[in-house]
Amino acid sequence: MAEVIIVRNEEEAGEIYGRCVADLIKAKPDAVLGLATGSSPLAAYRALAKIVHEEHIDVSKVRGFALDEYLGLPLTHPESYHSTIHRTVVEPLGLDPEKVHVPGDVLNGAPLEDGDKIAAAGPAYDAAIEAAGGIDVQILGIGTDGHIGFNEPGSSLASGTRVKTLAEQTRIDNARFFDNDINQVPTHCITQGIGTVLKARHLVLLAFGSGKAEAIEETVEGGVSAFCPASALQLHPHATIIIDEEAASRLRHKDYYRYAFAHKPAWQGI
Ligand SMILES: N[C@@H]1[C@@H](O)[C@H](O)[C@@H](COP(=O)(O)O)O[C@@H]1O
Repeated sequence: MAEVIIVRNEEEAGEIYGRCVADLIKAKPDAVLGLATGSSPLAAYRALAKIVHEEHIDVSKVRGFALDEYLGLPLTHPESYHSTIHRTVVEPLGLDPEKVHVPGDVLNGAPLEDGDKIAAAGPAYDAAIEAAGGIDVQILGIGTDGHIGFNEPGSSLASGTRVKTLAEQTRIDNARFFDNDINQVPTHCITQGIGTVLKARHLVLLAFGSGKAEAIEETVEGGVSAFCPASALQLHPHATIIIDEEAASRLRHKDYYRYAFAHKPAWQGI
């Protein structure tokens, strides 16, 4: 069972993540952070940046690996995850851009037809994560269909980084970043696999709002199933799920989660 923490709002969730990662970097200056795009982690990145600046934490050695990237977008496209990660994480935190990697970096807009290049990029990315000693803390959002990274329903729970076809629901959800025009949303992506995600030492999944309530119910209290990729977190020995009341609204055991967190010894951290 993952630990479920129910918070008042995104800021409170962000502070919990920020404190956890700031302490990690103090103890391990070359920590490896797993990074995610989407709106859910933004308050967490802001909270971490605030602590880093206030406490003068040296982040020059911190390394990062993002979860996923669209296929076919040049790195310079404002909605490429390369651009997004640099804008929302690398710059505000003051990380060394050379130490932060996004799965599509080597592809830089290569077309889907460029099979050899694209097929090699996934295993090379997993090898790079391994060579870095593995990810210490992986932050995750969740799609309304339960996807993590871009692992859509049906993804193998043992998958490594590879190319996937985006679900239509995901393209609809993400059209807001592309002038609300679904035709501009790429059809394919390269994403860390669920097996890759499960290798990180600590997973922190954030979800807010009623739109995520069903996906959170399936993730936390449903069976482990490829049809809700986030349910794979139930297999991880150290997963923390931080959600607001709306995202928690369908959980049956809310009272227990609240009770357990309120009575947790401080030394355990998250
Ligand atoms: N690939 C990303 C996911 O990593 C993210 O979790 C999801 C939810 O985004 P949001 O947090 O904006 O709801 O969006 C995209 O599909």
